[in-house]
Amino acid sequence: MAASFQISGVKTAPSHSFPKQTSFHCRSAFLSQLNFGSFRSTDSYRRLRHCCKSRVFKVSCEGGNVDVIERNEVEKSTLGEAKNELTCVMKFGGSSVASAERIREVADLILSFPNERPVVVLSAMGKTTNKLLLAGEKAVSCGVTKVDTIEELGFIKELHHRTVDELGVERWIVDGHLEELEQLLKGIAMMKELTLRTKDYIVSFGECMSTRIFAAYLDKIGVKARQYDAFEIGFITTDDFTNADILEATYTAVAKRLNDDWNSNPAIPIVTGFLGKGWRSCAITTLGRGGSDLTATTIGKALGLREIQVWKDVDGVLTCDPNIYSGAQPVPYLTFEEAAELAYFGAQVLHPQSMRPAREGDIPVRVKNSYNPNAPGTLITGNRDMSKAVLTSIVLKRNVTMLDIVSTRMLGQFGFLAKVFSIFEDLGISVDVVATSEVSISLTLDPSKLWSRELIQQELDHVVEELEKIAVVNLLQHRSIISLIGNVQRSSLILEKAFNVLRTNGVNVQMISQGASKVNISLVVNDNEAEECVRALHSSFFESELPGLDKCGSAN
Ligand SMILES: Nc1ncnc2c1ncn2[C@@H]1O[C@H](COP(=O)(O)OP(=O)(O)O)[C@@H](O)[C@H]1O
Ligand SMILES: N[C@@H](CC(=O)OP(=O)(O)O)C(=O)O
Repeated sequence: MAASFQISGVKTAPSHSFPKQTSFHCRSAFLSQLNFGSFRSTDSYRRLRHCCKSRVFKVSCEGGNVDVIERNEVEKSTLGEAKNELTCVMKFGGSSVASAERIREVADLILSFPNERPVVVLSAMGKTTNKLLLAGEKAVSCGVTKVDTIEELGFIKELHHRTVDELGVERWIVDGHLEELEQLLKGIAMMKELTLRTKDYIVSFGECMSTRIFAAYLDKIGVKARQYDAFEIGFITTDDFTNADILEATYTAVAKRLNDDWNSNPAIPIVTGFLGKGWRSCAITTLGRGGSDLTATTIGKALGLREIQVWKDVDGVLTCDPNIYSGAQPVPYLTFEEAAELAYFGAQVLHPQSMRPAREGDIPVRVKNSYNPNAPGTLITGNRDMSKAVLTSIVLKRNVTMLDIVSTRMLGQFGFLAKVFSIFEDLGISVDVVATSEVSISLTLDPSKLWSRELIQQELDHVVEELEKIAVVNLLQHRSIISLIGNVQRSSLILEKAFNVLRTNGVNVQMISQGASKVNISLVVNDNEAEECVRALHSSFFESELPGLDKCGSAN
């Protein structure tokens, strides 16, 4: 039964906040929190729209007025109950929780948003994951009696003990894990073997400890928190150790567990990033380096939250890697597609798969700087105004292998292409950039997913051996892919400028691909020329006012 009514005290929002006339349905939880006076930005409007997915209330905005005009058969009492729903994900990477001081600052930062009820996702402290992997590698050859002398083990113990001491929480919070870690390293020393499965088990200690410390600290300062190991609450993955994919069942399982716990006894959930549980093996898996971003977006989609925040040590996604050029500037807006390409083609700032759940759930992702929370950061959404956009960011992927494959004409044209790609499929090797002619294919292979260098060489030898049955193969190593992320609708302008820069710098482009992507043009150059190219391109696209472009790489 629909009934019309108005909420008392509704303030008139400025008309630019809303389209002239629109109406949509809004769920009770959100309605109960409506603060109409605050809808001053398109961002608030987006939030409102996002919360309108489950059809309970109909809200009408006309000429800037916001009226609730229809009410379905929902008990008033549910408004109060739902008020406490979780609102967003806040993910903090290793750089944000590297020390006791940082952990305190992150806790303060979370509490500085009193209207948020976040799910917090944490990575391991600082460089703990790298240290754990090194410790594992050393254990293989050091002998059981020498395990306690492994430098990285000492470092990890010292870091975690110092952190709990400085935060004033009990040492037992981490002692069990530190003891188990040492036992595990002894086991590796005994077996003289470090499998991918064991690597995942070793690195899991990092996130398991950082989340326990953080939850204990929140409890200590009087904020109710509950620690979760992702592999215990429904993060189900493939059994591809070190690079597992999240399976669909995860979404409902994680939503149920977090919502049930929250509804029965609210406490801020503190979840381990990066980790999952293999669906067949039931062993701990990891989602690939930097995988906590993916944990965060998976939770965001599972719970249908308003926003996913990933807090880093930079002011958002930048125009290029700041380690290559320190003058890189923050990019204010990106689409999911741009962010995914950027991550896939090597920008370390986001995990390559992390945009998928956010895009599927249409949940905005905000990249922020935990060292500089006032900086606006980068907002990643489904769409943005591309009318002025030309170039958004320049990304470099180093140490890429390129293959030139020329048909020996044993197969027809179709048979040739099909055969070449079936070889890659059979060997499970992913191809990045491709350019083809009738009888030849140039392509690049991405070795970064493999953790062991020896394996890469072995696999390459195997690929070449198979391809040589049907083609002449030229293997070119030490190449880099420079990806120009932006508005490919303006490819002529981008290419004209890019080739101008490259010619001036005497660089020969060995392959170019615009491909199906609407946002990426890839150029392959030699590794040793690549960084200089990125700096020169950055200067040309983002720092000089050339005809057709303003300073930010936008068309004028
Ligand atoms: N285009 C880029 N924009 C921002 N940061 C980038 C970019 N390319 C590389 N980076 C690097 O990514 C780092 C942030 O990612 P990451 O180390 O995974 O953060 P965290 O561990 O905090 O999650 C930055 O410190 C920066 O050095
Ligand atoms: N600790 C893991 C997972 C992760 O996401 O880390 P970070 O958020 O610091 O990139 C890694 O180092 O890969």
